[in-house]
Amino acid sequence: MTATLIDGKAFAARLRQGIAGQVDAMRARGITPGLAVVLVGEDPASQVYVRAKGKQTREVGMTSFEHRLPADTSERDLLALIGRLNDDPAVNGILVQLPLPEHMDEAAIINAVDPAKDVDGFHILNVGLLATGQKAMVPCTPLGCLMMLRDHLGDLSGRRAVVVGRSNIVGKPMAQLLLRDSATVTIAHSRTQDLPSLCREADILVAAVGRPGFVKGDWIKPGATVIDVGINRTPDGLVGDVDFEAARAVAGAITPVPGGVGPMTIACLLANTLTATARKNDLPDPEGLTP
Ligand SMILES: NC(=O)C1=CN([C@@H]2O[C@H](COP(=O)(O)OP(=O)(O)OC[C@H]3O[C@@H](n4cnc5c(N)ncnc54)[C@H](OP(=O)(O)O)[C@@H]3O)[C@@H](O)[C@H]2O)C=CC1
Ligand SMILES: Nc1nc(=O)c2c([nH]1)NC[C@@H]1CN(c3ccc(C(=O)N[C@@H](CCC(=O)O)C(=O)O)cc3)C=[N+]21
Ligand SMILES: [Mg+2]
Repeated sequence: MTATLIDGKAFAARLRQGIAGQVDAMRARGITPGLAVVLVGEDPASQVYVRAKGKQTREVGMTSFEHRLPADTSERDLLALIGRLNDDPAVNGILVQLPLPEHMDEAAIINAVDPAKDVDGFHILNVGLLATGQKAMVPCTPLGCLMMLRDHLGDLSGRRAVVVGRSNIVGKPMAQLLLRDSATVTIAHSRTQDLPSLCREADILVAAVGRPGFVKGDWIKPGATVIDVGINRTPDGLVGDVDFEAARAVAGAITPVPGGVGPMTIACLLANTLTATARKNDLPDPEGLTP
């Protein structure tokens, strides 16, 4: 038996279609959602993402604002731009592309974004709201993973989940979302002992490590659902954090790289922009786009 492929690319396309319909309905009432993306520096991978985000923002009928700043921009100038975007009524969502250049205080920048416009869900207020089960802006990558898991598995309650990676942008919020859905969650990291045995207990295995093919086929419980968040550029092309060919022979279902989590991340960014716009205008949260 080989694993079912969870087609994130197709899932994301359906999600965007639903979002486009809701944007049309908002525009009929005179509201056009706007997303501002800020890119500091010339990192080639970041430029690819920012271009894809701008294109898809326009395709669903939202306004895209793009700000490209040189790598040597001062923190003060970046904070001033964020201040202007916070005050701009045409901007409903703000994303500052990470990583930022070395000389910037990443936390200070993230926490300068108006939490109501923080479509990345990285602001400490949103982190705290998520952790305490209150209405938050939820980080896009974990939100996309959750949508695929629910779609494939239905109810997640009582399932054993292992999240490999504890970053603020993927691992930790992923664990929070799984916990909210009543999974039994373990977070693993570089100091975890006997990671292969731990992974073998997982009904749901999420890999967010940043090392090509790190999770081996024999770490996977037969029939498990495997979500591969990793994006690694290698001489053989773009690969995930899971040894895909070995894993698909054991797993019940798996997300491919490319075409899995990545496209869902961008679709969820648009979903969060729609949610932020709805909340700003005292409209109910859009159906199916919040956890
Ligand atoms: N598809 C998408 O939309 C997105 C993909 N990504 C990709 O996901 C991956 C992870 O991203 P991100 O969370 O930002 O990465 P970070 O580098 O911030 O975090 C990596 C995590 O992996 C852990 N780790 C590293 N080595 C090991 C090891 N040998 N054993 C166990 N754990 C280990 C680290 O542990 P420790 O904390 O102990 O150092 C850390 O918690 C990357 O490939 C990134 O490109 C990221 C965001 C979005
Ligand atoms: N503030 C901020 N928010 C982010 O959400 C954010 C960020 N900074 N910095 C970088 C990471 C990474 N990330 C990806 C988004 C889409 C794909 C994606 O669409 N990937 C395609 C392949 C595209 C390619 O060729 O690279 C796929 O997996 O099929 C990948 C990675 C968002 N991130
Ligand atoms: Mg990181």
